Amino acid sequence: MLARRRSSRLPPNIRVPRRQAWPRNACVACSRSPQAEVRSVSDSSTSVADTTPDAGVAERLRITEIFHSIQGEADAIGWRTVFVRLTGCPLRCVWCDTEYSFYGGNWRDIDDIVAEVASHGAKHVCVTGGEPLAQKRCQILLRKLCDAGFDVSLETSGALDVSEVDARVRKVMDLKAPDSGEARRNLWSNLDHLLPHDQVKVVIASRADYEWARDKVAEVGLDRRCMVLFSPVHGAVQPRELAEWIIEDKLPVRFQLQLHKLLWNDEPGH
Ligand SMILES: Nc1nc2[nH]cc(C(=O)O)c2c(=O)[nH]1
Ligand code: SF4
Ligand SMILES: [Mg+2]
Repeated sequence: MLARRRSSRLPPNIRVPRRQAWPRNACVACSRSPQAEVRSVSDSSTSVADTTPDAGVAERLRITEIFHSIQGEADAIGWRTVFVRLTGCPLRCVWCDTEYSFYGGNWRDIDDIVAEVASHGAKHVCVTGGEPLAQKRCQILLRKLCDAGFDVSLETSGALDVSEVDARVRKVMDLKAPDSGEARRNLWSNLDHLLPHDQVKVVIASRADYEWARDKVAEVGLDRRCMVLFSPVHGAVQPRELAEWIIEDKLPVRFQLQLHKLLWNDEPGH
């Protein structure tokens, strides 16, 4: 259907409010909170705004959801895990499966988040998004979760600097392949901050993505730094096809399927 011209049948003195148009890379986590001042943060690959609380105001984060499930990915797959999904992402991967985390969410005190996580009685916590590092205070949450004794992992896009992430956190860092539409955002200097317990994940949407990822692993010696995971995009690459490419090329990478999609068919909250 063709779009109707706005307000064509309204009297001239009545104005229809424009729908808010979000810039492609806008990030809701970056929008102003009532008690916070906005600070611009930029690095070589991206530019996002962050919020810094006024003195005396509790440290807060914008949160889309907290839920208790089974870890569906990476090294801790299968463990009962509490997920803390932070709101906002400055990227727009073509195949993103969590677009609902781009906007909305609620401001939550970091200490309340830690208490809610603890209430589930799970050892593992996964901080995800969105892009959790788009909110600078994510670093405080990660530190407090580690201090509280949790086994903490962080799902991050690889586009934002990970050098300040607490060394106790297991980083699960994406390397964006060309078909994601966001490969230019890969912050290659992040590779220097990977620890042996971290993981690099490449989500593969085509044979071209696969060859790109295979060549990158060899070029930068990725498998010597940490575990490398190759994961097919649901509906774009047959899992068996990707598995057979990996076998054929004898790659030093770990094939993975998202367990939670098999169990819960990608419903939010799982
Ligand atoms: N069960 C489950 N495991 C996950 N591992 C990483 C997830 C994510 O959304 O980052 C995720 C998720 O959303 N659900
Ligand atoms: S970085 Fe993650 S949350 Fe952001 S658009 Fe890409 S897949 Fe979605
Ligand atoms: Mg998910």
